[in-house]
Amino acid sequence: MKQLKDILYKVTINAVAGSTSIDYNALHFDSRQVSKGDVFVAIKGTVVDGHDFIETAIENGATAIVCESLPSALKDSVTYIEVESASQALAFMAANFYENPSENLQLVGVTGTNGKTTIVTLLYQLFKKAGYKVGLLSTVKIMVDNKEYKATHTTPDSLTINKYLKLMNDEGVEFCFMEVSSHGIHQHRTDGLHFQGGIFTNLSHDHLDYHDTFAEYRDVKKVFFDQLPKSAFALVNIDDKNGLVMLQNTQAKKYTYALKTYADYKAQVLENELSGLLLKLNDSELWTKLIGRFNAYNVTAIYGASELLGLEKVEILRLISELESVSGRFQYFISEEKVTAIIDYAHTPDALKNVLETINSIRTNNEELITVVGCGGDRDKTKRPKMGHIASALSTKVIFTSDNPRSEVPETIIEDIEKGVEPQNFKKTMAIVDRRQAIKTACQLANSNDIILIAGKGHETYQEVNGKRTDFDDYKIVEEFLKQLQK
Ligand SMILES: CC(=O)N[C@H]1[C@@H](OP(=O)(O)OP(=O)(O)OC[C@H]2O[C@@H](n3ccc(=O)[nH]c3=O)[C@H](O)[C@@H]2O)O[C@H](CO)[C@@H](O)[C@@H]1O[C@H](C)C(=O)N[C@@H](C)C(=O)N[C@H](CCC(=O)O)C(=O)O
Ligand SMILES: Nc1ncnc2c1ncn2[C@@H]1O[C@H](COP(=O)(O)OP(=O)(O)OP(=O)(O)O)[C@@H](O)[C@H]1O
Ligand SMILES: N[C@H](CCC[C@H](N)C(=O)O)C(=O)O
Ligand SMILES: [Mg+2]
Repeated sequence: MKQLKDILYKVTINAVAGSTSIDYNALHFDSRQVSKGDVFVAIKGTVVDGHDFIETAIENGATAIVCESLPSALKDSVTYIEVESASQALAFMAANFYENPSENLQLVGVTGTNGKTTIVTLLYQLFKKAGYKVGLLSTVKIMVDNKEYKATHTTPDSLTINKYLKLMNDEGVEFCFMEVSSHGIHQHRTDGLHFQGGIFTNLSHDHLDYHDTFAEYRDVKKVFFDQLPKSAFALVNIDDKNGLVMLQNTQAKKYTYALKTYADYKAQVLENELSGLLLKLNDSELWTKLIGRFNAYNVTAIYGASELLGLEKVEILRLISELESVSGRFQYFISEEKVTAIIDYAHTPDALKNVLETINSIRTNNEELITVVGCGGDRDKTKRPKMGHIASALSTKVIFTSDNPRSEVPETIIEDIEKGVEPQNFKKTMAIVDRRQAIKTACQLANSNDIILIAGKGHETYQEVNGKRTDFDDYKIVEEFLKQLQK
């Protein structure tokens, strides 16, 4: 068994009390999981401070403590290690503990406000189709080649990431695609990982509850690129004004993609239909089942990354045309009454705007576009009026409803959303707190050829109210009501 000193490799240590030449069992950052002989890493969180649980961890059997400030009274039987950053230390220790699994596969991280899940899932699909064993760490699920695991975060904690990467090593996985969220970067969840590539999608309003300013949110994303090694590639969307910012200080090889400006990977939308997109990508034409201009960006990023990872151009084009849409991302069906229902995970102002603009560019304008949308509780409040404005300006009818109110009062969230509705659009809107009722009403209002957009929850199969999750699936519910109303 490895000793404590072995997993401290690369950790910036300020002080040590006790011996690091000791055996240990497991590594934990939650005192409640600690048992005899474990190492406890005390992390300052957003709610509590892990340092307050050092005593409990020792009572539970911890024989080593990693922390940012040593407790005033030290126990002889325990080794204390004072580090600069406990969450960063945890990331390096987790990587060492699992024997640096990221070095044994080609790991690509995707960051940006929107498009991460779409890109990593499609890259996973594409490399599977190309015959490789592939891993995926995403908001929707974790895949160790064909084996599926439940995802709890977009970017899990560093112990969890390394645990799955190790499983991928054991399974012979050659490529892994992972989402890198701004929370993940800020909390050092991805430190200590060896990336072969990084992709930047775009930056727009989100998480301004967690990051104080937009500039801070941007700079956190940039840290991911600053940390990429020379051997990696950095592929960024330069139609986004922050694309070049990401490249400013990176050592990685720099590549760009765009629809509007000259770039290494340049696409042009030739056709944009409900059945898919026809693109000109560099010199080739390419058909994809993915819908909407924003997906032209995603496809271009996928094309670029696949080429940078060594696949042949012709093969990439063929495989892209076979890709299926990602669960809850512009997923749609047409009922027997010819009502189109679209389920989309748009939960930011920019995503909602893109999806509505896409629908408006496809529809003939004789139909109604009925949008059902809400905003999450305990999340960025400033995006609520913006989403209210966008939904009401770009739809013909809007039903504001609940989307995971969490600990907040649902009516208050809806009031925040309504603050963004301009007077001329108010008549188009109504509020129905119960999401199921809201979807039902949308179905009752819809006539043949009308379009219903249900935004915000995408693949989610629950509604979270006061910390309790109950089953809820937008797709199934709208399908059920449209069938019922047909009879
Ligand atoms: C705001 C946030 O990101 N919180 C994450 C953070 O928790 P925290 O800072 O609140 O932790 P805390 O409760 O203050 O506890 C601090 C430390 O004390 C420890 N503790 C606590 C209690 C105790 O009895 N003993 C003990 O040791 C905790 O284990 C922790 O290490 O660290 C935890 C462990 O890694 C995460 O599970 C938790 O994610 C929460 C559940 C969460 O909702 N996160 C969301 C916002 C999130 O991370 N989202 C991003 C992406 C979103 C996007 O892209 O749109 C994601 O990557 O999923
Ligand atoms: N490249 C893109 N640009 C803008 N909007 C996009 C793009 N790709 C997808 N979207 C929109 O954003 C929504 C979320 O997409 P996706 O799940 O891929 O993003 P994400 O970055 O993984 O989000 P999260 O931060 O929740 O993990 C989609 O349902 C779609 O409405
Ligand atoms: N990763 C995002 C997802 C938001 C999805 C939306 N349905 C909500 O619950 O707010 C978050 O945790 O902020
Ligand atoms: Mg995601």
